[in-house]
Order: sequence, then structure tokens, then C-alpha cells
Amino acid sequence: MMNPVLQAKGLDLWYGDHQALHSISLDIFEKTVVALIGPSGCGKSTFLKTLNRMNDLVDSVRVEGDVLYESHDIFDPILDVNDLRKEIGMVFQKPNPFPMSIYDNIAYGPRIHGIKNKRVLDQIVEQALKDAALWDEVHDRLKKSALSLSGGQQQRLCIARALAIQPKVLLMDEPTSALDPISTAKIEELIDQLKTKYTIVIVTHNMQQAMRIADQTAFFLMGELIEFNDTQELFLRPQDPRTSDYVNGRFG
Ligand SMILES: Nc1ncnc2c1ncn2[C@@H]1O[C@H](COP(=O)(O)OP(=O)(O)OP(=O)(O)O)[C@@H](O)[C@H]1O
Repeated sequence: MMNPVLQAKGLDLWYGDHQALHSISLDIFEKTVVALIGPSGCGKSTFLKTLNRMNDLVDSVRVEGDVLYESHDIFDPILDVNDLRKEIGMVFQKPNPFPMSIYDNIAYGPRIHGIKNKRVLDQIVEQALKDAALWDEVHDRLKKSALSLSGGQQQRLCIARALAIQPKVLLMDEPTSALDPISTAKIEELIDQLKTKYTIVIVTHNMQQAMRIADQTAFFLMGELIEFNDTQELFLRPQDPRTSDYVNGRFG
């Protein structure tokens, strides 16, 4: 059996006095899509953001337990968090392109990482836009502002921006909740293509979406991981009565 790419082991997390995660243990394997589901406030986003240490930005956060990325402790003081976030990229709920051109949005990360050669940057921009299924729509207006794109295109641009620094893992926090059904379908189709190259962890409120795109699904409730299983199993044959109640819409 392969080693997991990401592994949480007995992870506890507090915001001040409030414990938001209780002893979460979860293995995420390479080139799979894992969905995190559960009612509002159950800790899905908190868990997701812990995986690339986005929670470091919140002062009151305290963590116990382990998260391993490729078997390395992500909380190790000698680890450079920028290196971690280069490997584990993030896409947010609301598309958040920078107020600059489409090209510069994508080239931004690679430039920060020291790539200056125009030809190399051109290649990276083209490949990232192709991988994010946006190239055909924007290749003739790369110098135009990213803010001129539709919401769905902006979200694919944000995915392209994350891909441009060649991560191994993509964390997505409800990436389609601000989008219309057609843009949502495009992103779902894209996620299915991306998993041939990347590992994807996605928070979603939409159980149908989890069923459509996720290989495995984790059900969270009040900061606990109640059940984690192959998506079909979790939805069709839930082991825990709480999972069953949730996936059958008995509470939300
Ligand atoms: N920055 C923060 N400071 C203090 N408490 C927080 C912070 N972020 C989240 N919490 C609390 O932690 C708990 C888990 O929140 P989290 O956002 O992870 O849940 P969620 O399942 O993603 O919810 P939603 O689906 O509504 O986004 C909640 O009780 C929330 O109020």
C-alpha cells in the first residue's frame, strides 16, 4: 500500500477556549479527490485550512496532534511554511483574482519563486490555463484585467493560479458555492481531470457534488470525524446512524 500524501493523526484544534477539532485521524492518498461534508460549523474548513497551515494566520489557534505531509510533520519548526504552501495550494469559496491582468495573475506565483525568463513564464501561464480548462476562452486576451472575467472564469483562473506553482495537493473550500450551475458543472468536470495529476481535498455543502466528484468522503459533526469511507459506501451504506441521518437529510 502507498503511503498517504497527507495524514492527520489525533489532531485537536482550539480557537481560544473553543475546541473546533477533536482527535481527527484521516489518511489522504495521492491522486484522489476527498470531500469533507457536514453541517455548518462542524469544522470542515478548519480541518482543510490546517492541512497547509492557513490557520497560522489566526492568533488564537492552538493545535495538538500531528499532520504529516509526505511523512514530514507540517508543524515542525524548521519547516518553511511557504514551501509547504507551494506544495499544497488553496482555492477559496469566492473567486479572488488579483486586480491585474489574466497573465500576471498566473505569473505572480512563479515570479515570486524567482522565475523571470519571459519564455518560461509564457509556457507556465499557457499550461496552467490549459490545465484549468480556461485557455481556449482567454488566450487572445491575456493582457486584459482578470476582473473582466465571469465568476466561473475567475474561479478557473484562481485554480490556474494555484496550479502555476506546481503543487501536489489542491485544497478547495466550497469552490462552486458562489457559481451558477453551468460554471459549477465546468469546475466539477475540471476536478475530475485534475485528479490524474493532483490530490484534491474539497469542502462542500452539496452532497450531490460530493457524490459526483469524490472518491472518498469524510463526514464531520461538531468537530469530530464521524465517518470516512469510499463515497458510494458512505452515502449508500453509512455505518454510523448520525451519518445516515445527515446524508438522508434528517438534519442539516
Ligand atoms: N477564526 C476563528 N476564530 C474563532 N472561531 C472560529 C474561527 N473560525 C472558525 N471558528 C469556529 O470553529 C468552528 C468550526 O468552524 P468551521 O468554519 O471550520 O466550520 P465549517 O464546517 O467549515 O462551517 P461552514 O460550513 O459554515 O463553513 C465553529 O464553531 C466556528 O465558529
